[in-house]
Amino acid sequence: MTDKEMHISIIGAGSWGTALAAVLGQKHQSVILWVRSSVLCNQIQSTRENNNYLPGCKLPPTVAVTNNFAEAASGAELIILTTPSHAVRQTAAQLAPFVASKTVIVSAAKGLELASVKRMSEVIAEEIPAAAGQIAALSGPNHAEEVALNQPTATVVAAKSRKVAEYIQDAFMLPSFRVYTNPDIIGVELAGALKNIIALGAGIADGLGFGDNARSALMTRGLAEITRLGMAMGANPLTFAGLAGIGDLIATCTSVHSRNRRAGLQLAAGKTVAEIQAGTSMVVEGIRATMIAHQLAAKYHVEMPITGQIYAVLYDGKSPKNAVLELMTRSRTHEVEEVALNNLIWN
Ligand SMILES: NC(=O)c1ccc[n+]([C@@H]2O[C@H](COP(=O)([O-])OP(=O)(O)OC[C@H]3O[C@@H](n4cnc5c(N)ncnc54)[C@H](O)[C@@H]3O)[C@@H](O)[C@H]2O)c1
Ligand SMILES: O=P(O)(O)OC[C@H](O)CO
Repeated sequence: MTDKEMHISIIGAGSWGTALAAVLGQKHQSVILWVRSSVLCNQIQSTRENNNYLPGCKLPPTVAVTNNFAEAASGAELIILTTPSHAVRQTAAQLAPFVASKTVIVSAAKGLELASVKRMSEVIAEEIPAAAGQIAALSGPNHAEEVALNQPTATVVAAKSRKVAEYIQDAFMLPSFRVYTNPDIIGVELAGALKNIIALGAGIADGLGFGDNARSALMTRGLAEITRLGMAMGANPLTFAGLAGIGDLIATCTSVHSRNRRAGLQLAAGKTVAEIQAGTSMVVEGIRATMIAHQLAAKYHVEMPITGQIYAVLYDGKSPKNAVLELMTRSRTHEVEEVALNNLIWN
């Protein structure tokens, strides 16, 4: 089957699903976008634009739009799940009866499941057993707003099977969208989910009026602690030095597009989690990710001081200023973790 004949289904029409539909519709002749709300579905069908989540992005004629799971998934060789992480299990379960056994599934959500603390590929494998060996994760510094404008973007697709990863790489590659492969699906999924916590912190730092020094320190030490958790959970630390790790951390912690960073700005201004969530229909994945990472840090005995302070701001009413003070006045420590010291020896 050639690229042009591939049937691609995108499940979820938030900003990310809509941007991916617009991009993949430039390369493929048969792309279908599933929209949860029938009202939004009708609106996109008539205007060819998703005014709720990605206004200004016209969908090419190769993209069909539906509200029906059977129509979306039947005959699809490649299914991309783009709902927020909290909706992936339920959506995958509804989709499962229509997924053929050879279908490849890409998880594009950046989050973990709160109830089970599982990664999205694990959740999908449980709900769609027919696809268990053919599930991949897509992650990287990929703001939908820029992808939709065909601005140069790089990303990573991770799967245990090289064949599956390269199949997806070929399906997505475009002059404006460059895809790398990585066998470390644990690392890619964890990096994508955990960087959102640090982006909340970057927003808090910016909102408190701190400068480049503070943001850089937060990002660097944030990367150290999410890498530490990733390693404890079986990830390759080099993945955290790649696009899904530091790449996405830079994009999310510095961008005007980031909802997580924006939520951090609001926290610094004194808003509560409930007020932030009530003020947007968009997903702020870092809010749940912080709770999950807090649990994982305890489970794996991993020190995560930044995550701990952001948890306290989000869920215990701690003031962002006190959180910063506590981070800055922690007992002294080394920069390089013992586990990574290898042959470095003190004089
Ligand atoms: N927006 C980006 O730039 C971007 C880039 C890469 C990855 N992601 C990831 O993609 C995922 C989706 O984010 P987004 O930005 O497209 O979302 P969004 O904030 O633009 O829109 C929210 C979407 O979630 C849907 N939704 C909410 N509750 C739902 C439920 N219970 N069942 C099904 N759908 C539900 C809404 O209908 C809407 O389509 C997130 O995990 C996000 O981290 C986003
Ligand atoms: O808007 P955010 O903070 O959810 O970030 C979106 C993407 O993860 C950026 O790669």
